[in-house]
This record gives sequence, structure tokens and C-alpha cells, in this order.
Amino acid sequence: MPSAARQPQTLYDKVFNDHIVNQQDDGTVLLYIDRHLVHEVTSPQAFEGLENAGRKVRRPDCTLATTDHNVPTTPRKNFKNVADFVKEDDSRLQCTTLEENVKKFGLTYFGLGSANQGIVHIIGPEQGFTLPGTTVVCGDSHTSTHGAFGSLAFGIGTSEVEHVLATQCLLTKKSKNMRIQVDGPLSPGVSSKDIILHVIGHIGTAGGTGAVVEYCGSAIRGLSMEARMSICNMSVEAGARAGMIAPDQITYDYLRGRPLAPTPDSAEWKKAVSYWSSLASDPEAKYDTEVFLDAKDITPTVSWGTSPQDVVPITGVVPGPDDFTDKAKKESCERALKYMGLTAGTKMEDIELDKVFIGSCTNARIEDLRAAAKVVEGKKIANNLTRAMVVPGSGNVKNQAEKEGLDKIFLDAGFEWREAGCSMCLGMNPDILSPRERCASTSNRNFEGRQGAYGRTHLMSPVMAAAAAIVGKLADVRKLMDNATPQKGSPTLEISEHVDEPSDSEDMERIMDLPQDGTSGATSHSLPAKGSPGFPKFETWKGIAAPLDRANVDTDAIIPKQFLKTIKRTGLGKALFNPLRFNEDGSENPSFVLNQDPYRKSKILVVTGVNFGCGSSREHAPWALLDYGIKCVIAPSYADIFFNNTFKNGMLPIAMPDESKLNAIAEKAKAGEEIEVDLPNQVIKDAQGNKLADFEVEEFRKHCLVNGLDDIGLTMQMDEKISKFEDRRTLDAPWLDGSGYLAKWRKQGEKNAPGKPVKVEPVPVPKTNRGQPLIDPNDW
Ligand SMILES: CC(C)[C@H](C(=O)O)[C@@H](O)C(=O)O
Ligand code: SF4
Repeated sequence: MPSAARQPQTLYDKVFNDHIVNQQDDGTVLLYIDRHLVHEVTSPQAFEGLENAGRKVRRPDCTLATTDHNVPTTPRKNFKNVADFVKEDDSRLQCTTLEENVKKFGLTYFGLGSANQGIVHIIGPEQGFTLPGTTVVCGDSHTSTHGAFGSLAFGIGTSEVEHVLATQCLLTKKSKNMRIQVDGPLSPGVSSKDIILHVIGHIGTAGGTGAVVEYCGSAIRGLSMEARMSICNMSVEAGARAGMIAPDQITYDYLRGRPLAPTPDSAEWKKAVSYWSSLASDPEAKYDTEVFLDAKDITPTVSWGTSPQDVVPITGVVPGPDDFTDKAKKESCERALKYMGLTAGTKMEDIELDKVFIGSCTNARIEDLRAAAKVVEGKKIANNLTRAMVVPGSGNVKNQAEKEGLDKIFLDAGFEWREAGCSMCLGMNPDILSPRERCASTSNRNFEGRQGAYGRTHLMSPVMAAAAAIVGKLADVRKLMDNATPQKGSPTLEISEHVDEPSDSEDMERIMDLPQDGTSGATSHSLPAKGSPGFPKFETWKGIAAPLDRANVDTDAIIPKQFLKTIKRTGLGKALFNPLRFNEDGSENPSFVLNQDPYRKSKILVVTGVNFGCGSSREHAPWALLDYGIKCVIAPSYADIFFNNTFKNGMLPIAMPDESKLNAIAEKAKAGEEIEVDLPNQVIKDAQGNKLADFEVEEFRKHCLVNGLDDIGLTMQMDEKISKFEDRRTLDAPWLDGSGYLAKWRKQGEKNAPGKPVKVEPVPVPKTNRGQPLIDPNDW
């Protein structure tokens, strides 16, 4: 895939340009997606939509599914099936629904019986599914992890999951280019997690909004692939659409021999490496924003508050409101201190802990466990801890760690050694914090209630979490080890050959029986695709507007994890803003705006703080707003994924960066007056019809909203262009068509494209790229 442009390009420009299937006049691009990862939380409604519309998965060979968020991390020795194993009803339903869907749609799936199961962002790279120069998506915000390979990887909402399943494409726009350069050697005890926490502390949780960040500089180049993944993983915590690192020899060495990567030293491998090597940003390439950091300024870093930007060096003290000049920041500091149960001025090293969690897609890879084990070896966890747990990111990581005896080191020290899953990172499974428990965690989010209602999270690196476990307080790892070395080189990890996939003929017949989509894909521009209802048209929207004076409202606050365990889009209004709307005992919090009249009947939300909807990609956030009756949000700025998700549900998020206009609207909202949003004319009026402000909206999005259009139907009309793109991709980059476990789809000569007959035959158990046969492919 040669890059088309003549002028100097960044890594992001190159990958983006190489995936354009179509471009509209307003800049809206139909982008081809090479890799789609699927998990149980954000996919049920997408599969349901697909089925309702009679559509199929266009590229099963480019789709990989696993179950991770809901799964208990207890021993699986006696595991028979997920239905018996997952005890909690809603979690079980999401897991079994995924299993039904992968069978129904014929997808490759790593279930709990397979060592290949694990956190979706750990298994993609581990399998070689994630490759340089690809576009990678998943219904999960931490898809940014995969950018460490020089892929363009970003989180999407459930509607977009459905769009990709049906079309293998996404409608999107080009983001800005941002460069973060970190130079110099890392000091002992400092790892890539410290780099990214430091970066987020520096640029803030909205610092990367609207941009794709490229990390570069000698400190980044010196990192292993796993360390690079931790950095890209948290790009989304800085508000960025994606994070990327140019592939290099460290990348190629990591990929060598991975089951789904091209066979090492084959002609395909050589061609791939030559393409991958062409991706680095051109020396003259321009960036919209640049940040330069010196690695020597980075020390072991920990979070003190309830946002990933609330960080200080471990040698520091808890800040107080007086440390901030900005009014909003003073207020959020006060609120964070209260929530965290901390007093300004307290030394970070004096903060006592209850629990320690080493895990998550940020830091549960083999190198993370090796580094933590090195700190722990021969020591015991502190007596004041009620629990310390290590949760490997995948079955393969777990097996490798056991081979190296790391499990023994952790167990001897008093840690629990668990099975793979998201675990206590977000507590959708039994691993949660109790109210007010304080936890040292290697995860990525410290939002209120993130690890359990009223739980208190301190983010840090694996070695720092290990040190904290030994000391029982937040601790400086440098005091515990003489030679805490930064992460270097590539780890060795043996990958299981086990894959769970539908292989019996009955399942295959069910795949064959699925109706062909939309007859020939020839639907009219003004109509949604066959079988798909589209949305009610959005023209004008009038009603009470609730004022909300808060910055960085994250989607965990809009709808917390316990409400994500649904397989429906509806009924979530009662859970909207749950942590803010209700007290601990379930009673209403009278000070929250939606508990006051006339705001109980709000149809619009007017937010005066920046960066609304940051954090997780959960489309449950717009679903909850919509179900409550709020179809329009007005705020100074939004996090990218939330912004997209609202449009996909026929809702209108208005970005109103102009403070005086926003204040005029907020005044009316505070007075309890109705306001009216007129989309065709792009104006906001007061109850009497006087203009309060005009607003911007992208042409294509407006067109879809005003006409109630389902954009999947629109994209399906581009089938010919998509097929042409695929044909070229097969010629230029044959390694991107299904290989290894996924190759059966290609071998069967099908592309599952809409409108084309698909002949699906049962195939023998396939071999991996390395020619080894797979173990029992079906454990359902
Ligand atoms: C469940 C999923 C939507 C969510 C995300 O997008 O990040 C989760 O992984 C998280 O970390 O909060
Ligand atoms: S951030 Fe946590 S919950 Fe989200 S995918 Fe990663 S491990 Fe899972």
C-alpha cells in the first residue's frame, strides 16, 4: 500500500490516507478497518441490529472476539461452560449472548476454556492480530493500546461496532496531528507508566482532544513493545483519539512468530516489513501541536485525585485547592479530596492502603509481572492490606508467568494469583473495592466509583504497586530496589494454539442461512437501509434545559459499570448520572439538578465545564440520556468517542466554545426557562423565540440527523468501492486477509460481502501460520 501524498506526512497521515475508501466534500471519510476486536459488553446491541436488518459480518477473517469484562477471575480448573461458570445473571447473559453471536455470525472466538482468552487489548497484539500500518477498532476506549505498533487504533461505540461488522468501514474525519517527544534516558524505577501519567499530568485529560498523538524521542524508542503499549493505552485518558508509535526493529522482533503475523522471513514477511518501515513520519512532516519532555524530569508518579491528570511524584504531597488558580480546578480539587478522603499537604508516602491490584490492559503483560515480581521476591505484603491481587492479562501471560515461577513469588508474598480478565480495573465482575477502600492500582482510570462504588483508586506502575503492597502505603519503589531497570527488549511468550470457533456443520448452515443484506445494496439516499428503521428526524427540539456546571464529566459518572450489563439499548434513563443523582443509601441527592423541578423533565443538558463525556466508549451514556428524555447536549467541548456516539443515536451534541454565548444559554437554563434548538437553521433560541446563539455542525452529520438516516444503510451503498478497496488491499498487503486461525474464511473463498453469495463449507481444523495444528477448536 504505497502512500499517495507528495508532501511530507506524519505516521498518522500515512496510515489514514492508505485506508480511505471514499471522501465527501465536507471531509467525511469512509475509512477501511483492517482489524476489529469484539467483547461482550459493547457488542450485543450491535449484533442485534445486524440481525434485525438481515445483515451479516462482512469480514469474519478480520474480526476476533473474546470475553473479558464480566468474567470472574477465580480458578477455571473445573470450567465446563460460561453459563455455569459466570454466576451473576446479567454478566452471564452478556457472556452467553456473545457466544451465541459468534456462532451465529461465524466469528473466531477465544472463550474461557482457551489460554488465548484475555483482555481484548492484550490478546490482539499477543496473537499478531494487531499489525503495523493497520486500522484497528474495538467497542472499547483503550483500543488506543494497539497504536504502539504504528497502527491507527481507536475506540468506537456500539453503533459503530455494528457499522464495522456490516461494512468493515467507518465514517470519520481526519483528526489533528499532535507530537509528544520524550528524550533522554529513564531514571531507575521509572517505567513507561510513569511517562504516560506524567504526560497526562502535563497536558491534562483534554490535552489531546481532537488529535492523534504520535509519541517519539529517544526515551520512547528505547522502550519494549509492551512498555509502548502501556503508553498508547492511556492516550485516551489524555483525550486523544489515538496514540501511535512508528514501527521499528523492536516491533518486528515482537511480531516474529506470532500466530496471526506473516510467517517470519517469508516473501510476505519481507514485503510487510518493507511497508512497515515506510510508515515513520517524514522528517519535514508538520504537527498541529508539539510537546517536548525531558525523561530526567520524570519520577515514579502516582495519582492523588479522581482524574488521571491528578498526579504528583511519589515524593510529593497531596495538593490543595490553593495550588490551583482556575476556579473550576479549585472546585474539582476540593471535591476530589473529599471523595478520596485526603487532606492537602499529606505526604503521598504516608497514605495507607487497603488493597493492591496489579492487572488491566495497561499493565498485565508478562514484562509487567516480571518487573513487579522482582520487587516482591522474598518479601511479604504488609499486614494492613486486606487483599493484594495479580491478574494476568491473558491465559498465555498467566501460563508464561507460571513457567517462570512468578506465580510462586507472588503467592509466597501473600498475593492472590488469578485468571485473566479485566478484574478490578472496572469491577463489572466480582472483583471490586468496598466503599472507601483505598487501592494502589496499575489500571488506567481513577474516576469516582471506578473500582467499586465509593472506592478510592491511586494509579501507578507495576513496580510501584508492588512496592506499595510490601510497604502497605503508597511507596517509592526506588527505596526497595537498587536496580529497578526500565523496560527494554521484547519478551518471549508462548502462545496457546487453542481457538474456539463454530466448526460443526449446523453452525455453518446457520451462517449460510442468514439472508443477504439489503437485496443489492441499492437503497435510496433518502431512505435507511432495508430492515433498518433509522431515527426520528431531528429538526427542532424544545424544552427545559438542565444546567450542569462541571468539567471533565466522564462516562463512568454518566452511567456507571453496573448498568452496562444489559443487552438492550433502552431502559437506562433511571441510571443516568447515578453516582451524582443518588446517595449511597439509594435516596435522591437533592442538590443534583435532575432532582429539582423543573429539571426532572429536562430535554436538553447545558454543561458549562469542558470535555464532557470523557473516558470510556460506552454508548450506554447517550442511551441513558436519550432514555431520560435528553436529546441535545450543549457544552464547550466533548470527548471524541462520546461526541460520535450521540450522533449515532439521532441526538445532537452542540459544541459551544464561545463562553459568552454559552453563559447566555446557561442563564436561561438556570432560570428554568425552555430553550429551543433549531438544527436546520443552526440556532439556539429562548422560549420567546429570540436568538441566543448560532452553532456549528458538520454537514454530513446534520444531513443524517435532519433526515433521520441510518448511516450503515448509506455505507452499504458504497459496496462497489469497498470491494475495490479490498481487492487492492489483497494485492498490496495480502497478510491482512485472514491468516492463522482466521484463514478459513479466506480459504473458503468468501469475503462475506453484502450482495455476494457466500459459500461456507465446514473446514478441517486449521493450522496456524507456523504450521502447527490447533487444539480442539470448539469448547462450547
Ligand atoms: C466497557 C467499555 C465500554 C469500557 C471502555 O470503553 O473503556 C471499559 O473497557 C472501561 O475501561 O471503562
Ligand atoms: S480499561 Fe479496564 S475494563 Fe477497560 S478494557 Fe482495559 S482492563 Fe478492561
